[in-house]
Amino acid sequence: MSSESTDNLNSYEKMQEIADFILGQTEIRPRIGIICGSGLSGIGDLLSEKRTIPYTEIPHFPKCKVSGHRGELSLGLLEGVPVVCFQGRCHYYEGFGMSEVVLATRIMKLLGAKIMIVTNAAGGLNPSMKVGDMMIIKDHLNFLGLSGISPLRGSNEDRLGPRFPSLTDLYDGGIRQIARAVAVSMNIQHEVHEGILAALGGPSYETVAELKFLRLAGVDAVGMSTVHEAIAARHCGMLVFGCSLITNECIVEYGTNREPNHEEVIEASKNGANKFATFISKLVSGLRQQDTIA
Ligand SMILES: O=P(O)(O)O[C@@H]1C[C@H](O)[C@@H](CO)O1
Ligand code: HPA
Repeated sequence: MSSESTDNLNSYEKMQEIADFILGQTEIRPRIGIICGSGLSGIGDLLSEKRTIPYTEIPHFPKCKVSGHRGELSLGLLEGVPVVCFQGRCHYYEGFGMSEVVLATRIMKLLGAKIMIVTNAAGGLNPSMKVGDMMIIKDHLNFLGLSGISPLRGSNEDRLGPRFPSLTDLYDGGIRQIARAVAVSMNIQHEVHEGILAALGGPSYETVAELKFLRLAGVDAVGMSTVHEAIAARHCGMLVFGCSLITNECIVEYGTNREPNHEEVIEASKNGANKFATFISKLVSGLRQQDTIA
C-alpha cells in the first residue's frame, strides 16, 4: 500500500527541502496556511494569482487518497492576503504516521505562515447543531492524544518548538472573536456555533454508547482529524483557528435505521462549501484589517 506509514518525515532538512521546492514555484510568501477538510477544497478556488501544485509533484510529500480531498496545494492571494491552501489532508486512519499527518502544518510554518486555519467535516453531537451549520472550535478532546498518540512523540526538533508545549487556549481567542463578528456580518450567527471537537481515530464512525459518553463529557461535534495539526501548529508557534462544517447528525439512539456514511458527509460538504468558503475568506479579510498577520 503506497500510503502505508513510513513516518520518516521528522527530518527538518527534508521539510526544508520541501518548503524550498514550493517557494521556488511562486513569488507568493504565505502569511496564513489553510487546511481544507473533506469536500472543502473549494476555498482554494477563491485565490487570485494562484499557483497549484499536485502533491505528487512535491518531493517526499505523502499522497492522501480519501474521496473529497483533491491532493494538491494552491498558493495565491485571498482577500489580498498571501496564503497557502492545502486541498487535501492525510489522516491517521489511512495508515500514515503522525509526522505525515502534520507535514502540511510544518511546511506552512517553513513557508512563513503565522496563522493556521484548519477545517474539517464533523458529525454534530450537540442537538442544537444542524447539517450545514458551522462550529468554531473552542477546544478539543483528543482521544488519541490522551493515550500517547501524538505528532510530538519521539525526539523533539528544537528548531520547530519546545519539548513540552502548553495547549492552553490552543484555539486563539482573538481570532475566534473576529470569526463571530464575521458570522454576524453575514447574518448567519444562528448557524455558527462555538464548541468542543472530539477527535477519534476512525475510520469507523462512533457507536451509540460512545456518542452518549462523549456528550456527557461536553463534546459538541466529532471528527477524525484537525487536532493533530492544531497541536503541531502550536508546537511550532503558529496561531490556530479551527472550524468544522457539520455534515451529519450523530445517531444517538438505537434502532433508528439511520447511520452515518461518507457519501452523506461529502454531499453535505458540497452543499455547504460555498458559504463555508465565503466565511473563511471574510475571516482572512478580518485578520488583515486587524493586522493579526503583520
Ligand atoms: O478530513 P476531514 O476530517 O474533514 O474528513 C472527515 C473525517 C473522515 O475522513 C471523513 C468521514 O466521513 O470525513
Ligand atoms: N464522526 C466522525 N468523523 C466525522 C463524522 C462523524 O460523524 N462526520 C464527519 N467526520
